[in-house]
Amino acid sequence: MTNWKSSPADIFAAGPVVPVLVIEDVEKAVPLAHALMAGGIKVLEVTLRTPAALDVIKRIADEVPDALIGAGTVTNAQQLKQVVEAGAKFAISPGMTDDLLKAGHDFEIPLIPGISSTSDLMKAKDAGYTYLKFFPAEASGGVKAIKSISGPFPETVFCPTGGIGPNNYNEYLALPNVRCVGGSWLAPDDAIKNGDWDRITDLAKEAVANASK
Ligand SMILES: O=C(O)C(=O)C[C@H](O)[C@H](O)COP(=O)(O)O
Repeated sequence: MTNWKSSPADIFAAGPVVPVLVIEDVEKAVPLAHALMAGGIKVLEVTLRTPAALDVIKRIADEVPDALIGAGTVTNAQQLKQVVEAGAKFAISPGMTDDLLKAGHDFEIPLIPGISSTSDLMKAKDAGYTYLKFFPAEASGGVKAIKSISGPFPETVFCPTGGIGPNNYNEYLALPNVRCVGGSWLAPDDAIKNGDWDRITDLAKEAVANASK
């Protein structure tokens, strides 16, 4: 059904914390990836929220081969094609459209669609997707919502993002249907801008060391 060369299960298993990255300056890409990896993080999500994002993905894919570099904020088929060409190893979306779900099967990297309702979950499931982002997690019912969803949909597993940080990430990781969590707290904007790589490594180390999964 899909042409995927790796499985979303492997990506989720390589968590448990995934930094959601907004990078304006391509020169920051490689040092940032190294800083996060020095803190024990393997999976990175570079959001397509900046004009530099595709170049950032390409840089990291070329120069940091051990990183599981993914593209975030992938909202349509054209962006999916672009991130595949840039070298992304997976694509993740804050939501989904019929078009994106269909295109997700045509490329060799896994697509992780985003949902925040059971109706979307059912659409994604019918299209063959059971590894999903849950976004915006805190605003959509958080831990309680994901716990309830596990009743009728036990086979679906999540990477929640949105409003997750050091004070609540373990509540999510404690759920059996949550494999990893994502968030921007691991790489704050000011630390990236100032090249404060030690601070980012420390945040990553702390998150990895204290993760309950
Ligand atoms: O850009 C995307 O593709 C998204 O899906 C959204 C991000 O995952 C969240 O914005 C991260 O949320 P915070 O950790 O609360 O900053």
